[in-house]
Amino acid sequence: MTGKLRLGVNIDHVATIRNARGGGHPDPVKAALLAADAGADGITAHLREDRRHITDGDIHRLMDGISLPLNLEMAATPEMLEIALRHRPHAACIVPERREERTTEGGLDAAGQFDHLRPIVDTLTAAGIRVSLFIEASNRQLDAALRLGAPVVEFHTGAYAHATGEAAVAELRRIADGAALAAKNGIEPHAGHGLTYDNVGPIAAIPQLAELNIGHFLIGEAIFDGLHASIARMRDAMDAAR
Ligand SMILES: CC(=O)[C@@H](O)[C@H](O)COP(=O)(O)O
Ligand SMILES: NCC(=O)COP(=O)(O)O
Repeated sequence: MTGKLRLGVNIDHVATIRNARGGGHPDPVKAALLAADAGADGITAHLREDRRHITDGDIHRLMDGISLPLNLEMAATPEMLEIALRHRPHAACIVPERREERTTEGGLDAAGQFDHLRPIVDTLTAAGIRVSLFIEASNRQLDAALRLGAPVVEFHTGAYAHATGEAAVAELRRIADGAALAAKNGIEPHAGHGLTYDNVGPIAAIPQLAELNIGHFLIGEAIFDGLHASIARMRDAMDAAR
């Protein structure tokens, strides 16, 4: 795969801060508009079943108010499918979800949930929504993504982000091998979760990757440097690795 590595900015944690007080500030839509100005190529938002950060109203306002493509992260449930079909975002990334989890702890078991996922992927695709599956970079999950007809996979980089030394090298290799296999089979590989200025370089250097989705770290750094600066610095770190 060639071309620029796209940066999708995940704005969930702007909503986390807003929801801590229950009002309207800070507004994730304002963050999305600023992200576009700072060099983002897309906006990612995860409408969790428990609505702990992004809300239904946010999705509505994002669809109305931003010009960048929206990547809606969603669990594979009838409720989320109905919401995706109502709003028709550019892309829908199907993610695993557990209410008790602090964050998305691992990839979707696309192989194990094949029969459950198939009609959801088919319905989203028929509606013109680009389907992505948030999976671990493994042959088994990629094979399932291929059989499901998903045009995109996003590799969960959380294990890489938390690993050090040899373990980080092994995780990086796993993602690089997965990206090569995906591209060879006509699937566009993306990656994200837990990426920072310090660990993004080796991931951004994987030539087949077309997009990185990054959120928590950028919103955290915005406290110190501002959101425009944190996004622009991440953009630079990604470009420097290519
Ligand atoms: C699926 C995923 O990785 C993102 O949605 C991101 O991590 C959002 O934050 P939480 O997982 O903390 O809700
Ligand atoms: N899909 C990953 C994502 O959108 C951002 O994850 P994180 O940077 O918030 O960990």
